[in-house]
Amino acid sequence: MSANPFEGYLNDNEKQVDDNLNSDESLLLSTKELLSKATPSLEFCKISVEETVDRLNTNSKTGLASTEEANHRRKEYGPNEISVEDDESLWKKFLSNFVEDRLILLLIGSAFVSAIMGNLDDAISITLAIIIVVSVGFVQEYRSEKSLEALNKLVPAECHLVRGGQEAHVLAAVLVPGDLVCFRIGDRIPADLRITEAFDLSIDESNLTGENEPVHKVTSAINKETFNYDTSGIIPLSDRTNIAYMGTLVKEGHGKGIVVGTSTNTSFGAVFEMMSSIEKPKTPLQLAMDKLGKDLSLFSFIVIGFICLIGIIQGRSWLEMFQISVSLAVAAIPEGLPIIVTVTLALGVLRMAKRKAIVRRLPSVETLGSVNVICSDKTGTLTSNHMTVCKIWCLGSMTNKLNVLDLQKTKGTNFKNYLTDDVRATLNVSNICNNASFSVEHSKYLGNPTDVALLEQLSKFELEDNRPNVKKIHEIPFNSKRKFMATEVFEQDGSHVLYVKGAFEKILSYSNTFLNEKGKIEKLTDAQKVSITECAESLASEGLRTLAFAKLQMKGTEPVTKLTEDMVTDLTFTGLIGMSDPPRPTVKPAIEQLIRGGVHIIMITGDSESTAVNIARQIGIPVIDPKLSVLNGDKLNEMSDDQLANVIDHVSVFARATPEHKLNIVRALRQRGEVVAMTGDGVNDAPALKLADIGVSMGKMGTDVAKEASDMVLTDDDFSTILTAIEEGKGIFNNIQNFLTFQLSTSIAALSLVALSTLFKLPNPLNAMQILWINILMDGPPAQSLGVEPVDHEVMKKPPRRRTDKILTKQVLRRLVGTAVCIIVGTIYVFVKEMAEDGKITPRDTTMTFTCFVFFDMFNALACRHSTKSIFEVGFLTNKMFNAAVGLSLLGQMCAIYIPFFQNVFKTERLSLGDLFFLLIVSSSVFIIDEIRKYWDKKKAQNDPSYYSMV
Ligand SMILES: Nc1ncnc2c1ncn2[C@@H]1O[C@H](COP(=O)(O)OP(=O)(O)OP(=O)(O)O)[C@@H](O)[C@H]1O
Ligand SMILES: [Ca+2]
Repeated sequence: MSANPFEGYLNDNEKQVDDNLNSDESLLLSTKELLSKATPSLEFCKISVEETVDRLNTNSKTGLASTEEANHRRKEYGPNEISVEDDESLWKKFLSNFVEDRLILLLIGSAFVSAIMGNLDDAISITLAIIIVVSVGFVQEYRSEKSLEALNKLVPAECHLVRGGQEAHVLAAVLVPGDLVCFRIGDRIPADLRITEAFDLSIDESNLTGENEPVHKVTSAINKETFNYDTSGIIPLSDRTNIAYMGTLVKEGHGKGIVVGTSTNTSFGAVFEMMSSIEKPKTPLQLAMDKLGKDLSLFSFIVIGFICLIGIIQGRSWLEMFQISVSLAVAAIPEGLPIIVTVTLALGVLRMAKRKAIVRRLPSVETLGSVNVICSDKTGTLTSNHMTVCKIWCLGSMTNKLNVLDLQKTKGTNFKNYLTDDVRATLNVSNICNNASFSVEHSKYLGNPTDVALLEQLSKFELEDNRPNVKKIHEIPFNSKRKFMATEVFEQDGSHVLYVKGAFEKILSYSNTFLNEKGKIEKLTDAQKVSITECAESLASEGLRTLAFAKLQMKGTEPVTKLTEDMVTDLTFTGLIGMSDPPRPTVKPAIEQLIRGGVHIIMITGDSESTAVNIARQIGIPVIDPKLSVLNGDKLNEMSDDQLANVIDHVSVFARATPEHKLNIVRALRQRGEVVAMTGDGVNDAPALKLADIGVSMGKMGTDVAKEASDMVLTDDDFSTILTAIEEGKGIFNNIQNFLTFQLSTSIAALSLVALSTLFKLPNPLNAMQILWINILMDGPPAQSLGVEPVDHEVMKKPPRRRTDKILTKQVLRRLVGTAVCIIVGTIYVFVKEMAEDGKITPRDTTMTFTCFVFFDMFNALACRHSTKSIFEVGFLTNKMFNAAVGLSLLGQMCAIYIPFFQNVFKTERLSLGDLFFLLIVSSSVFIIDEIRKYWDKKKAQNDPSYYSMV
C-alpha cells in the first residue's frame, strides 16, 4: 500500500503478476493523455529562474518571506496533498447495496409475493430481516474502506524547506507555490519544482514517464525558438529538463527549486486522480478468498436447488420453500469473506505500524509469514549506530599491538599528555577529513556517525575543531563502495595537503611512509606494514570499526583542477582509530527466536571481516568456522551466481560488501527458492530491495528512494522489529484460518440441517428470518473479531509457511467438518426431542432449535480463537472485540426470544431459564470436544517433536 499510484502499473514490477495486459495498455494511453495537459510546470519551464522568482514573488536564496505569506497562499491553493474525494453519499451507497445483490432482490421479491397473498406478517418480517442483513454488511464494508484509507497515510512525505532564510524539515503538505525546497540524492520530490540550483543532478522519472534512465536536470530555461513544439504547443514532460516533478526520485547530486505547482496542479496529481479510481490489484490471499467464495456459492446453490426441488415434490408450500432457499443462499454464501479478509489485513497492518513496522503493500503481510532468510545490514540495524572512539594506535609512539592508547580504561586522565606528534596528526586528519557539523539547535554533532564520533573525541584531548582554520578545496566523499574519504586543503601557512581516512587495508595499500612520534616522515618497511595490519586486525577482532588515517603533502601552491581517486597514493600513514558501536540490546533475543523458528540470518556489512565476526558472535549469529561462514567482498566479486548459490547456505556474514553485492546475494538466495527479506537504506540498495521478497528500509536513516523500493519500513531502524512484523504476519494468517473454520463450519451446519430435515420429511427447523439472523452472526462481528485475535508469540516456533501451502489445509478441513457434524447432531437432537414431546411443531420447538443453533455458533467461535491452544491458555479476556461481539450477539438472541416485537419477526416464544440452561449444556459440547482435541494434539506433539511442524 503506498501513496504512489503508479506502482505496479507503469513500472514492470516483478512482484506483480498482471494478466490483464490490454487494460494496462489502455491505461498507459489515458495516462499519457492526462500527462500532456498543461500544468504550471509547462509555463515555468520556458522562463528563467529570475522570472520565476519574480512571478511567484519569492527569493531564490531565502524562499518566501514569512509563514504568514505562506498561510495566505495556502488559503488560495489549498494544502499540498492529493486526497481522493468520494462524491457518492453514504445513503446512496447504502441503498445500492439492496439493488446490487441479486439474492437480496429475490428476497425482496418474495416479501412482495407474501404481501400480495395476504401474508402481511411474513412480508414485514422478511423486509426487516433484509434491512438488518444489509446494514451489517454495509457497516463492515465502510469500515474496510476506512481502514484502507488509514493505510495510505502511514508514510507521510517530508521535505527540506527554506522560508525566510531558515531551513527546516517539514511535511510536504505545507508547501505552497513560491516555496524554496532543497533536495539531495535519495530524496523524493515533494511538489512540482522549477529547479534553481543543480549539482550533478539526475532524477528518476520512471514512475511518471516510464523511462528507466534518470534524466539529467539543469537550471536554464527551455529556449522557445529552438524547441520543436508539437502542434499543441506542449513540451513533453521528459523534455522539461529544468522541472523536478512531484513523486520522482533524486538519483544523483543535489539542488534547489521553487515550488510552482502543488497537489492536483502537478503532473503526479493529475494521474493520481485517475489511478485512484481504479481498483487496486488484489493480493493473492484476497484472490484465493474470492475463488473460495465462488466455489462455495456454486456448491450451496446446487444443494439448495436440490432441497427446494425435494420440498416442492413433497408438496410443501412453494412460497415457504422459496423463502427458505433464498435465505439459505444468503446465509451459506460467505459474501462477507473477502471483506473480512481485507479488514483483517488492513487492521493487522495498522497494528504493525504501532509496533514500528510499516507495511507498504498488503500482499507483503502474507509473504512475511514465509520469510526464511533475513539479510541485514550491520551498522544502525543490528547495532545502535552510536559510535564511540575507544582506541588509538600509532606506529611511532606505540610500536606494536600490545601497546594501545585506550580512551576508556584510563578514565579521568588528561589525554593531553598523550599527544605525541603522530597521535596529534592522526587526530588532525580525523578532524579535517570530516563532514559532520555542529548543530546549535540540537547542541550536538550531526552527520555520518563515524564522522560524528571522530569529532566528539577531540575534547578529550582539549583540542578544538580545526576546520575553520583551513581552506577546503576539493573532496572525494566517502561511500560504501570506495570505503575511504579524502579532503584537499590549504593550511593557514599556505601548505597544500591531502587528508585521507578509510578502511585500513585501503589506506595501508596507498601508503609508503609513516609519521613517527617526533613528526618525522620515515619509510614504511614491510615488517612495519605487518605490525600495522596486526594491530588493525586486533582492534577489529574486538568488534571495533577500525579506520586508518594518512596525509599527503601535495606539490604546487595551486589547487588541482579535479581531485581524482588515483591521486590518492604515496600517502604518509599516521595512525589507527578503533570505535565501538554496541549491538542493540533487543537484537540478540530476536535473533535467537528467529533461528529457533528456522530462519537463516545473514549479516551484510561494509566493515572488515574481524569486526563483523566479533559483532556476529555478540548477537548470536552462528559463525562456527569463519572460513565457511564468512565471505569477503573481494571473494564475492570472483564468484558466479551459481557458485554463490551453492555456498550461500553456510554463509552467515558478508564482510567488506558493497550495496551492489546485495543484489547478487538476493539473486543467489532466490535462485535456491528461499523467501528473502533484505534491509537497506541507500540509493544503491534500491535494486536489491525491489528484488527481495520483502525489501525492508529504514525510517530514520533511510533515503526516500530506498523507502519507495521497499515493502516495509522500520520506523525505529531496529532489526528486532522485523521479528515483530513476521510474528504479526504469521498471526494474521492464523487468524484468517480461524475465522474461515468458524464461517465454513456454520455454513455447512446450516445447509445440512435444512437439507436433512427436508430429506426426512421433517418440517423446517429454522425459518427464513432465523436463517438470516444466523447469517449475520457468521458473516458479521463475531467472525471479524476472530480476525483481530492478538498474536500468539509462539507462532515463531513454527517454521515459515511454504509459499505454496494452501489456506485450507487438511487440518483446517478436518476441524471444520468435525465441528459442523457436532452442531448438526446437537441441533437435530434438540429439534426432534422438542417435536416428540407433543407430536407437532409449535413455535416453542423452532425457538429451541434456533437458540440451540445460535448457542452452538457462539461456542464454536470461542473454540476457533486458537487452532491448537486451549482457551484457558489463551485467556478469556485477551480479545475484547470478540467478547463484545459475542456479548452483543447473545443480547440480540435474547431480544429475539423475549421482546414481543422481535418475537413476531422471528416467530419465536419465550423460553424458561431451565430451557436456556439445557441448551447451553448441549451446545457447549462443540467447545468441549474441541478442547479435548487440542489436549490430545498437544500430547501427541510432546511425544513427537516433528508433529508440531505439521500443525
Ligand atoms: N565516514 C567515513 N569516512 C571514511 N571511511 C569510512 C567512513 N565510514 C566508514 N568508513 C570505512 O568504510 C568501511 C565500510 O563502511 P560502510 O559504510 O560501507 O559500512 P556500513 O554500511 O556502515 O556498514 P553496514 O553495511 O554494516 O551498515 C568501514 O569499515 C570504515 O573502514
Ligand atoms: Ca452469508
